[in-house]
Amino acid sequence: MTPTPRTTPAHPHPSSAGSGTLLPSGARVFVAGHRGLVGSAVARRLAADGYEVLTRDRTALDLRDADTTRRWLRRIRPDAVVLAAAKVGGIMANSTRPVPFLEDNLRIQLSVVSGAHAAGVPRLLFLGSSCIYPRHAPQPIPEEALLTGPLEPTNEPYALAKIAGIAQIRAYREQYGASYICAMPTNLYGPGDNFDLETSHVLPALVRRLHEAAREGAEQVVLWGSGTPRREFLHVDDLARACVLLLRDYDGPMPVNVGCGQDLTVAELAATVADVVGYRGRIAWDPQRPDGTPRKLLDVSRLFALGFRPRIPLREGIATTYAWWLEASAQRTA
Ligand SMILES: NC(=O)C1=CN([C@@H]2O[C@H](COP(=O)(O)OP(=O)(O)OC[C@H]3O[C@@H](n4cnc5c(N)ncnc54)[C@H](OP(=O)(O)O)[C@@H]3O)[C@@H](O)[C@H]2O)C=CC1
Ligand SMILES: C[C@H]1O[C@H](OP(=O)(O)OP(=O)(O)OC[C@H]2O[C@@H](n3cnc4c(=O)[nH]c(N)nc43)[C@H](O)[C@@H]2O)[C@@H](O)[C@@H](O)C1=O
Repeated sequence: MTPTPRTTPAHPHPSSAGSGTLLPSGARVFVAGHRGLVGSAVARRLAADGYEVLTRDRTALDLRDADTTRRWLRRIRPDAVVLAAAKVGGIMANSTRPVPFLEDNLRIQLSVVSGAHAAGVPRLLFLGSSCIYPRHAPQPIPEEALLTGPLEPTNEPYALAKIAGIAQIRAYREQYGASYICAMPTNLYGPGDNFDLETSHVLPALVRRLHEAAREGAEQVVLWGSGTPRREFLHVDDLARACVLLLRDYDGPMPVNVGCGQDLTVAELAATVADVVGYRGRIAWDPQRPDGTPRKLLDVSRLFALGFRPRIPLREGIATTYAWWLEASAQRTA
């Protein structure tokens, strides 16, 4: 397991960092959403790179509450904020229960970004998602495709909230000259992912379904949709490296896509997962379940020009995520 991040309770701000880089060494960074897939990985990466990670549990700080969030940020006055707190879910959760995907995300973004500005936080990274791009965007999808066509209906409320977040960041840059930036990650996975079959994304769902099918000796497992949609998957530890790179080196108005530059069909993903978990039965498809967007491959030229390269190949990442989930499940039932 990767080491637990060093965390610090609220305390007065010692000084502004003020070296030549956009995220000076040892800077104090508030990671919003530190218990989630992305937030926990970013917190681990920052701590490993010598930054001081500040966190606050949701029970003590509901980020939808703008007053409390502003007070908290004024109290701790971090050097930077990573906004990785959000209402997140897979295709079924998004399409059947869209309200919190729109409302919670709008409220969290309003609270955290305006609160950070009010507290004089000089640097902020907002995490969007590749679903902000039009359903029929050119592939691979360049950042310039934003707002050039209709969205994918299965996650339109979530995507609109994220697009509002991008507009908010741009507005703070334009009106106040804030060094606030946006990253648009592709589909992510890794340790800490959500394995709940109704609310999760496809990769953890397939790990769990095919593991259970293998354990039960099932002859067939039925997965959602047609298996033909194409998706790009990035390990969350690679995403975390990209986030730290952007915080250190990037200060532009364009969102930056974060992906690995390669995609595969859901059927190909299922075959890889089946191989990892040892499932040898048949895989069937349920056309009553939605496919979602036909293809979502990000153009990662902008990020790669900054020097980023992913390090964790998909099969290896699936194997380590599977091992993490088996261990976490065993601990829960012990
Ligand atoms: N997962 C993916 O495939 C992708 C994710 N992203 C983006 O990355 C970001 C993080 O996603 P991910 O880590 O997967 O999501 P998770 O669901 O794993 O984590 C979300 C985090 O947000 C916290 N949170 C949610 N609502 C509140 C609230 N009202 N107050 C305080 N904290 C709250 C949760 O707290 P708690 O744990 O206490 O519930 C949790 O720690 C999101 O912005 C998402 O859009 C982008 C592309 C793909
Ligand atoms: C990251 C991104 O994630 C979401 O978009 P999505 O990529 O379409 O979501 P997904 O990972 O849940 O599904 C990908 C594909 O996989 C198929 N599929 C097969 N079998 C299972 C299955 O068992 N579970 C799930 N969830 N999907 C399955 C499924 O039918 C679909 O074709 C957005 O809502 C939004 O939140 C967002 O930004």
